[in-house]
Amino acid sequence: MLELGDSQKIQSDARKARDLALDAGVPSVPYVDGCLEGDGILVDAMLGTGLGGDVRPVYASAFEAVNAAGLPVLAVDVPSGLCADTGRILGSAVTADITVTFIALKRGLFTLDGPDCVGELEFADLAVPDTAHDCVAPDVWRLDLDTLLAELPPRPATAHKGHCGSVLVIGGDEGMGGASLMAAEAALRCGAGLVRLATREQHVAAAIARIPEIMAHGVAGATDVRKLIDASDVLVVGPGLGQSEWSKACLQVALQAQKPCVLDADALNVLASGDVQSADLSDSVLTPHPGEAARLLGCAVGEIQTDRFAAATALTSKLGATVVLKGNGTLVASQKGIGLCDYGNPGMASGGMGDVLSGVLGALIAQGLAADDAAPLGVCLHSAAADIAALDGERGLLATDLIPVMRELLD
Ligand SMILES: NC(=O)C1=CN([C@@H]2O[C@H](COP(=O)(O)OP(=O)(O)OC[C@H]3O[C@@H](n4cnc5c(N)ncnc54)[C@H](OP(=O)(O)O)[C@@H]3O)[C@@H](O)[C@H]2O)[C@@H](O)CC1
Ligand SMILES: Nc1ncnc2c1ncn2[C@@H]1O[C@H](COP(=O)(O)OP(=O)(O)O)[C@@H](O)[C@H]1O
Repeated sequence: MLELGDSQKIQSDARKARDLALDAGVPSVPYVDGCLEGDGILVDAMLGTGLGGDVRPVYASAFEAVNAAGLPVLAVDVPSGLCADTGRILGSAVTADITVTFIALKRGLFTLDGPDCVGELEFADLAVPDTAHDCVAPDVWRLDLDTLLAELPPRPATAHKGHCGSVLVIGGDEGMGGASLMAAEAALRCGAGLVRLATREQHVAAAIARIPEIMAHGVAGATDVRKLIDASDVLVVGPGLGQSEWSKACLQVALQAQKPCVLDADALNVLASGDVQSADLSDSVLTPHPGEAARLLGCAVGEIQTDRFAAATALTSKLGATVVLKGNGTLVASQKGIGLCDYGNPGMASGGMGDVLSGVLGALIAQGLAADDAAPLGVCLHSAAADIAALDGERGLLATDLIPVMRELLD
């Protein structure tokens, strides 16, 4: 046992554990620089859930030594330096190969920096009886794809396209026609009965050439879009929408329609700018990445990432919508609480991934799911598909690679 810091200051359970180790004959020596040379495994039991504020330099240098030792590292409960509540590294943290967490899963293990520090996660209940959990309600739910998929009703044999809902994707300003097309393709492949696309005229021919099942319309402004909105059940607004006068006119008419919306990308940026009048969004899903979330809350990206759970809650309260705060450990916040998706991988860090997600969500709402049910299912479906598609490699994963996998998972 290598002791770091002042052993006289160790209290409560940590003191008991130390005393047990000493009573069992475990030799104890002070931690000094260079003492980690040798074989074996390192067990990181330095700091835990009580950590508040950035770690002190003496700890930070020990963490760096642990990470540089080239030995397998097992962290107990939480890797030292990781905030168990937010998933943020508090200045410096241990990068474990395995983390054994005790009694309950901590939400910070699953989002932001958490997965990089945790390595393989094991759970040990320490034989705490279930009744002990009855008086502590979880504040975040870990989302499970199979459970969520079971909530999607099977199609009756008599189904026709009118039963499966119609989606209108609005987006694709100059230079970004691909974004709206990917959203439309994902909506169709995830089961929407009909998909229309309202985009710039110059993208129409390419859209029809790629997917003739999509009804692609070139729209000059609000009047053209309104006709398409009237014929649709769900609106997906934002992929490649841009922030031009055309973009603002399209978004404004969509918001006025009071239909369930999925608002993504530039729809969120325009909404944040205050250049359009907002509407009742209680049946809608907003899908900001941290940059868009920062614009919506009028703060810096760093503030969003400092506490993603608080940011997701603030967004859903401010906007009155179901909110998907994207990124590693995506959060889904609604009046039902916060769901956490721990599927997904860094291969998803490529342009178009969010555009595809918006189409998936549109399709699920079109098929009858409420916004706050569609969002957790859509997020898990999208990220689980990315994990399967990444079995061929994370680098070079394309957003459209997810589409056939999602179709298989849905059926
Ligand atoms: N084929 C096409 O047509 C495509 C078209 N597309 C369309 O392009 C339009 C612009 O959308 P966009 O998301 O690229 O720009 P934007 O909102 O300025 O975001 C960047 C800012 O956000 C931040 N940030 C982002 N992610 C973060 C994270 N995980 N974690 C933390 N921060 C994160 C990032 O911060 P940074 O880290 O760089 O400081 C930066 O500030 C949009 O309409 C979209 O549909 C694209 O979809 C691509 C394919
Ligand atoms: N490192 C990562 N781990 C897990 N999911 C990720 C990671 N990077 C990106 N994603 C996911 O990929 C998608 C990216 O969306 P977004 O940033 O809006 O992309 P785009 O604007 O290019 O369509 C989101 O669903 C996000 O959660």
